[in-house]
Amino acid sequence: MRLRFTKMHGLGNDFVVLDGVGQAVELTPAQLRYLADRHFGVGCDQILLVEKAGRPDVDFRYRIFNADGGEVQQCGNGARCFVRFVHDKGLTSKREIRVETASGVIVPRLEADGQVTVDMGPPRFEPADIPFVADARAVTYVLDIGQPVELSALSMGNPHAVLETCNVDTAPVAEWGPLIEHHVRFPERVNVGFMQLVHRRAIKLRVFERGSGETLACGTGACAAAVAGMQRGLLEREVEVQTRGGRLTIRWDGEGHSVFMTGPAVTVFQGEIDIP
Ligand SMILES: N[C@@H](CCC[C@H](N)C(=O)O)C(=O)O
Repeated sequence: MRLRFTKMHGLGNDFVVLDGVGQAVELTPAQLRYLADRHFGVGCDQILLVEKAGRPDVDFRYRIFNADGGEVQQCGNGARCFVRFVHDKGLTSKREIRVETASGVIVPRLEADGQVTVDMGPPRFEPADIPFVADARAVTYVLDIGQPVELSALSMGNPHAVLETCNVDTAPVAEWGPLIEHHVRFPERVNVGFMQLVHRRAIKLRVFERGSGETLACGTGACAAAVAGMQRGLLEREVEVQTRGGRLTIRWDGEGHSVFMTGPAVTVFQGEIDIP
């Protein structure tokens, strides 16, 4: 099967984006892993598949697959690239787009300066909604990974654990990331964020992503870390999140409100690939 693709990134979190409107795309997990492979395929953290809307109240549907071939519910940097992609391909001229994802409708908007703001919907904290095994909802939990670690647990449509660290550069991302990702108390696994407080309006963040490993940036991870910091009383309502790939602005007005994420989306190149 030969497929046209576009390589994109949001702050270095990179994507192979497939137009499922203009071409038929049906890929097995092994074929998705091949596409994502940095040596044998194109190489990316996630694959995004843009499809026609499946219902009348949305403009498109988009699906997200991690580098390990697993389909997931949400992707913040991907949502910004999705908007850039449908505009560049002439699939829509709307600046504000309603898009169906596996975890509900999100509403990204292309700004005049080329940045994209995404209404990511409200965060969810009930353990069953994350999902996370706990007796009751709490601001932080203690998880045993051979030693006790304190973390926030929440859903941005996908599951996130957020730990506070005094220095992201020396945080044990590669060691603790997989232990927490696969911990029995996260039955669908989890994305693991390591957040360093810079001041009340800025944090530094590294994220070990479920199904992809550490990425240069994670949009939903940035939303989750900002919300966790606000819930802990450490942050104001709007914060700058400094990732290894660049900066995002996150705004959240509190429980029941949507999280808004603003940042760039970049097209790198386009091509065709034969998939065995
Ligand atoms: N990079 C993404 C998140 C992609 C999905 C995640 N790895 C998961 O498994 O939930 C982002 O920018 O949010």
